[in-house]
Amino acid sequence: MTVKLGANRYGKAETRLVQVVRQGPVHHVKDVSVSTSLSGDMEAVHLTGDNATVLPTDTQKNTVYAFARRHGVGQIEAFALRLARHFVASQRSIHHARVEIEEYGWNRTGPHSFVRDGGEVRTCVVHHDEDGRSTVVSGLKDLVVMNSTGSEFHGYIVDEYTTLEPTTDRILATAVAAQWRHSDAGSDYGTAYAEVRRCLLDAFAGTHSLSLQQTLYAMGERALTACPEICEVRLAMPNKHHFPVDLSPFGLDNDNEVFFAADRPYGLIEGGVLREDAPDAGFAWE
Ligand SMILES: O=c1[nH]c(=O)c2[nH]c(=O)[nH]c2[nH]1
Repeated sequence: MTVKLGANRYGKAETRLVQVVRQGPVHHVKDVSVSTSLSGDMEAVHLTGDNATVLPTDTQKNTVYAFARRHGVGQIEAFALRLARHFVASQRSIHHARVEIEEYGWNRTGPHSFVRDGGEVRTCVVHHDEDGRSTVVSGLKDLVVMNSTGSEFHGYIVDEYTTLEPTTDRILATAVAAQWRHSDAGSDYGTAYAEVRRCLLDAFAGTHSLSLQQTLYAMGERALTACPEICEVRLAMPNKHHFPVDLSPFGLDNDNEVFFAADRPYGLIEGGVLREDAPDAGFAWE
């Protein structure tokens, strides 16, 4: 039997970095989790254990901390690009770097005091290769939203296993995970983030929904319409089902007032919206 090495990459996952930037008595915090992943000339290490081309994952972690000190973190996309470009430029054996960052927000409650910002997490995934190509995908996850009305679901296939009752008034709740691809690496990432987030929330609230799929498309479309610098949006949204409780055993009616919030199973609605002329994604989504 002959076998060969397949696709591979390696790196340090989830390096947790908190940076306190002091402006006199006023402090600013950046709280991130950085995952680096490198690939290149890695035949020997896998086949014979020769580590000569391997930049240790421990070094990758140290680079994250050193770069935070040297350059600051700033916008996570820019920090990720700086790291990815460094790994590829500094090591001949490294041909491609992928850097993923999650950022946890803190809201100020005093000059040096903060409270964690809801559950929402800002994300990015960047790639950089030895040919100088860079891609940037920004995102957010765990943005939990609910409409207490304005959502219907009916007209679906009914077969011998269907028990779901059609509804013209239900709760629509989800935890939005959204990612958007920038046409070029070099956008104003912070402004785009705020704008896309606002579009997602506005479209979720403002769409009279006949399905979560329809709402998903409206959210992606709104973001693309408002943000010229992005060319593709991908969304994953669990349908957090809320079932009206049958209170008739207790002699009570229930006109869409008391619900059982189920946590599983949940519908999972995923989809992308992209410009007709979106440039080729290349490795952006890998
Ligand atoms: O918005 C919805 N889309 C579905 O595809 C679906 N399927 C289901 O059971 N409920 C729902 N709701």
